[in-house]
Amino acid sequence: MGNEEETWVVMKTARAPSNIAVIKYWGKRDEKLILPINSSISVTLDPEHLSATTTVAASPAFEKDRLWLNGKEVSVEGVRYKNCLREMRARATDVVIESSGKVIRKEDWNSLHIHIASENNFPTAAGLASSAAGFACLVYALAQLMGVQEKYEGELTAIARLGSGSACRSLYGGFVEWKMGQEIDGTDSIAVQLAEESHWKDLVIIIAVVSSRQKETSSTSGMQESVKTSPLLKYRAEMEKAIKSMNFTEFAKITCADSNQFHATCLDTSPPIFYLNDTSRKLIGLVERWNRHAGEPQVAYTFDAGPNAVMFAKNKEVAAQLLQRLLYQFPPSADTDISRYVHGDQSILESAGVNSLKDIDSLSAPAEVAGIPNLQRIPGEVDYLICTNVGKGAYVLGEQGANLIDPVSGLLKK
Ligand SMILES: Nc1ncnc2c1ncn2[C@@H]1O[C@H](COP(=O)(O)OP(=O)(O)OP(=O)(O)O)[C@@H](O)[C@H]1O
Ligand SMILES: C[C@@](O)(CCOP(=O)(O)OP(=O)(O)O)CC(=O)O
Repeated sequence: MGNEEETWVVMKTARAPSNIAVIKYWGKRDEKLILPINSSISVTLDPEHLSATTTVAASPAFEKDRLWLNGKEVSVEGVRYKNCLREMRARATDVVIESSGKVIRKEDWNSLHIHIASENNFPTAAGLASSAAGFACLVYALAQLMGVQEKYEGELTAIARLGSGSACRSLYGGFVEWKMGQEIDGTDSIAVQLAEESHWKDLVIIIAVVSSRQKETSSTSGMQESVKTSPLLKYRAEMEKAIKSMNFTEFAKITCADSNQFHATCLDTSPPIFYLNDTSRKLIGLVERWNRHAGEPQVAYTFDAGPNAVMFAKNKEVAAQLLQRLLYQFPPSADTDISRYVHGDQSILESAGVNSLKDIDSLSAPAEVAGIPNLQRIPGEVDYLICTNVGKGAYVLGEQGANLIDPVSGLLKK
């Protein structure tokens, strides 16, 4: 640290959710500005279960920008971090430090270095949109620290987009559209909220984490390789209607079709990209069989750039039935405690009437699998399940204890 007056550290902490696309973004028309070839729609996941928490700090004593991700220092030299930091510095305003009354001037932000510490409460780079939560959170936290006010609605989403395309949808809660926009500079390629998180309260989300290992093909390179035309475009308007009218049947049909078309596009890429694996396909089979047997969709599934299934149940009752089916077909390995197998909202587990591994053993086969020969039930095939809900957008964490950076050293808190 420098002399007396130069010892201050100012910081803010924010949390931002992950999101899951129900109309996928896949392909860019501008790689640098991250402008998509089609608009996309997503559901925001409950930050309680899937979010990034980020502290950003500034001090005249900091010698360079630094980033700690999940406890380890990583490079902040990447162009995506640099672009977000540059755009936020350009919009910084005069900020008064509450405790001392000291004013950080607008122009001071250009020379002040930033320390960033972030943690995800779910696996990083496993196809659960950690980059979306991470960049949305970084931009939101910097806006708080630097006193950035949006000049037009969605301006911050356009900056988060520079970090990772799907990140622009993670600033808002509920149901969100990323409008592809037309402008060359990307100013109209922003996210807008279609409906708040309270709009469709019945929906329950269960995620089957099939593998939390890092994936082989990143979304960025995967979509570069994919075909440049999108047959998915026509679904957008119908999806918006289904969400606004809470029409689960339509929502489910479009969600599953969009996911399947996205993975068909991946397979149609040369060389083909495989994100789904055998377990993913079994999960699709489980849902399709049940929906067919019930005569109308009970559950919808979607898969991003990885093998994990994100399933939407039309209400809590159906979610409990889905959980029973998942536990029946994908039991945990013998040594796994139920609380380590089912994460998130425990009330679904209670509704399913499952309290122990013994309860799983006594689950009977659902009617729709009767007569299916060789239905494999391999313990441990699914890593774990996350029960969650439609969630709210980014927010500030007010309590000092939430800060991930030490206020004295300005480094990652031990
Ligand atoms: N909390 C975070 N703060 C800042 N950056 C993050 C954070 N979490 C993830 N990232 C960045 O995102 C990268 C992971 O992105 P990647 O697209 O590979 O995986 P993913 O987002 O989990 O999956 P997908 O986008 O396909 O659903 C990390 O290597 C890191 O650079
Ligand atoms: C399959 C997807 O999850 C792809 C997400 O891609 P990213 O937003 O991770 O890609 P970059 O913009 O290159 O960072 C679909 C979606 O979220 O819409």
